[in-house]
Amino acid sequence: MAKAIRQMEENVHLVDIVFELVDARIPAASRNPEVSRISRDKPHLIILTKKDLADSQQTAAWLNAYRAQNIPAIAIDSRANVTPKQITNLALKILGDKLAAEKAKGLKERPVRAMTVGVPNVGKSTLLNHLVQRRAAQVGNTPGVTKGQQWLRSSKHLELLDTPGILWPKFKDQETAQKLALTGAIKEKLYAKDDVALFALHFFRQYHLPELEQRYRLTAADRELSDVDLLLKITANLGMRDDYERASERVILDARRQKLGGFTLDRAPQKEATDHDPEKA
Ligand SMILES: Nc1nc2c(ncn2[C@@H]2O[C@H](COP(=O)(O)OP(=O)(O)OP(=O)(O)O)[C@@H](O)[C@H]2O)c(=O)[nH]1
Repeated sequence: MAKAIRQMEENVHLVDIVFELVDARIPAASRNPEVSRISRDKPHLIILTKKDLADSQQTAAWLNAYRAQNIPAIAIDSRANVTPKQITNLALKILGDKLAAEKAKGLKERPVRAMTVGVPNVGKSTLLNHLVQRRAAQVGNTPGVTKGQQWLRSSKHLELLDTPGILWPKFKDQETAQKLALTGAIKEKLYAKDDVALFALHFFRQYHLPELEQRYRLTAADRELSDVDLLLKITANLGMRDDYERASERVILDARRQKLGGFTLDRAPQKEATDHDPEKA
C-alpha cells in the first residue's frame, strides 16, 4: 500500500484530472482520505461504480448531493452501460477552461490525462477495459488484482493512468472497515466473518427486512431477537446446525450477490442538509 501511495504522489502532477472510483454501495466509506490528500489540487470526477448492486434511490440521492456541492459525479454499472464517449465528454467539460486557455495560447490539441484511483475491487480495471475497448487491465473478483501502474490510451482525447487499489493503513473506525469488508474491498483473511455478518444483519433488518425474512425464512416473532440470536436462527434455518461461521459467510455472499436486494450502506446526505441546493436557488 505504501508503494502504491508513493507512486500516486510521484505521478499526480502528470495528470489533468483524477477519476475517483467509489463503490455506489459505500460512497463515503470507499473514499480514501489518502487519495483526497494527494490529489486535492486536481479536478475530480467521482465515478460511483456497481450501481447495479446499490439501492437506486440512494444512488440518485447521492448524485443530487454531489450536484448540490458542485462535485462532478456519475453512477455506472461498469459491466454494462459505460461508453468511453460519456466519460471522455465529462472530463472534457470539467477541464473546459483549462483546455480553452491552452488553445488560446496556441498550444497543440492534446489528450486529457486522467488518473484512476479507488479502493481495491471497486471496478477500476473493468472500467478501464471499457474505456480502452480491450482487455488491458486484469479483472478479478478479489481485492488486489492490479499490481502496478500503467498508461492506457482510450482515444485521441483521453489517456488513463491505472493504479493499484489503495486502502488506508488505519481505518477511520470499525464501521468503515465492516462496510469495506462486506462489499469486498478487504481480503477475506483480514476480517472476522461473523462480525461482518452481524453488521450486515443489523443493516438489512433496518432497511431491507422483507428481503431478509424471505431469504432466510424468518417470521415476525424473530424480529424480537438480538442480532447474535438472529444469526443463530439463520444458521439453523439454513440447516447448518451450529456452524455460524459458515452461515456468516453465506450471509456475506448473499448480500454481495444481491440476494437481499440492491443496498447502500452509506445513506445519502439528506436534502435539507446540503447548503447549496440549486433547486432552492
Ligand atoms: N455488478 C458489478 N460488478 C462489477 C462492476 N464493476 C466491476 N465489477 C466486478 O467487480 C470485481 C472487481 O473488478 P476489478 O475491475 O478487477 O476491480 P479493481 O478495482 O481493478 O480491483 P483491484 O485490482 O483490486 O484494484 C470483478 O468481479 C468485476 O467483474 C459493476 O459496475 N457492477
